[in-house]
Amino acid sequence: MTHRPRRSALFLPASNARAIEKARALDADVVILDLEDAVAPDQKATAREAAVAAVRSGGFGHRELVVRANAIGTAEAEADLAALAGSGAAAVLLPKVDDPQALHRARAVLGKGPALWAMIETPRAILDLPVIVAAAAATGLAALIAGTNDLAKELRCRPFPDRAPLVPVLVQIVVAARAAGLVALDGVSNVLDDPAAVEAECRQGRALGYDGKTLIHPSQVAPANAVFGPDEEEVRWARAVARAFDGAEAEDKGAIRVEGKMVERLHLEEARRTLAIHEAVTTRS
Ligand SMILES: CC(C)(COP(=O)(O)OP(=O)(O)OC[C@H]1O[C@@H](n2cnc3c(N)ncnc32)[C@H](O)[C@@H]1OP(=O)(O)O)[C@@H](O)C(=O)NCCC(=O)NCCSC(=O)C[C@H](O)C(=O)O
Ligand SMILES: [Mg+2]
Repeated sequence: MTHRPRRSALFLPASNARAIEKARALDADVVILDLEDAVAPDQKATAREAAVAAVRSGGFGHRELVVRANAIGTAEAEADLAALAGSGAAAVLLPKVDDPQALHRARAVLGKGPALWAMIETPRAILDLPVIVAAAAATGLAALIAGTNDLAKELRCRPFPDRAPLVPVLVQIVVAARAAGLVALDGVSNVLDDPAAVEAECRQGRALGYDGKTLIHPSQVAPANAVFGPDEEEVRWARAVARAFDGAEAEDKGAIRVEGKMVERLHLEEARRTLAIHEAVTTRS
């Protein structure tokens, strides 16, 4: 299994040429060109053309390039998907996925093309998470993203700084992603000028089990990369665990002692994931 870093996934409107240019040099692991909510209704066709042109012209280096289409059932969806099918995007992000039919429809238009990522951002999607992720293998669904703005609106949550009202659904999204072996990305923070608040939200997302966070501004990339890590201590510990299991005395053991703690082979699996992500991040920069 490959472990690609997805600590930071930066959204930008595909209609914003300046932002696209900037994204080619930012330290985000994933760049998401948006055709949905960040694009004004009369700019949809222009944004679609700009997204396809940006994907084709490349220059994003190690960054995984994803395009968010308009939702299945909207006037723009089929044209978006048809344009993205052969574009070379790594994935198409489908917003407001309510049921597996949306994934099947998207796959039918995309053909063998890009992977599918899904935004989980409606109450119905939360209720139907098991059937949505059950369609992952058949539709090439590879990641779930929590759409926290839409969820807060639909659930009529109040905007608590600690996102307490959203935590139960954030947990359900991680559980569904993990059950199906999918990547899980946390929703955006709308806070633009308070890095400490963004960092706190990243810490919360990481504690809940998310692989990374979706972002809306370049200033949010560094906190997300730092929090979703791994940091020096995590790398040191992962190496210690891997070394301990490499030792001859661990060969016939499921559990061993490392630095005063019990460590099992499940921890070795986690250590290998940490080291793989660390290596991917350090070898490219
Ligand atoms: C939120 C913004 C509209 C703020 O714009 P602005 O005030 O113009 O930003 P700055 O002046 O601070 O910008 C400084 C420079 O950085 C560039 N920039 C800004 N944002 C981005 C970005 N996202 N990617 C790349 N570059 C960016 C500016 O061009 C400036 O560059 P320079 O000219 O060199 O100084 C704006 O940040 C923005 O549009 N953000 C993205 C919004 C978006 O994509 N929203 C959709 C996804 S979020 C969502 O839909 C949530 C989900 O569905 C849910 O339900 O939760
Ligand atoms: Mg949304």
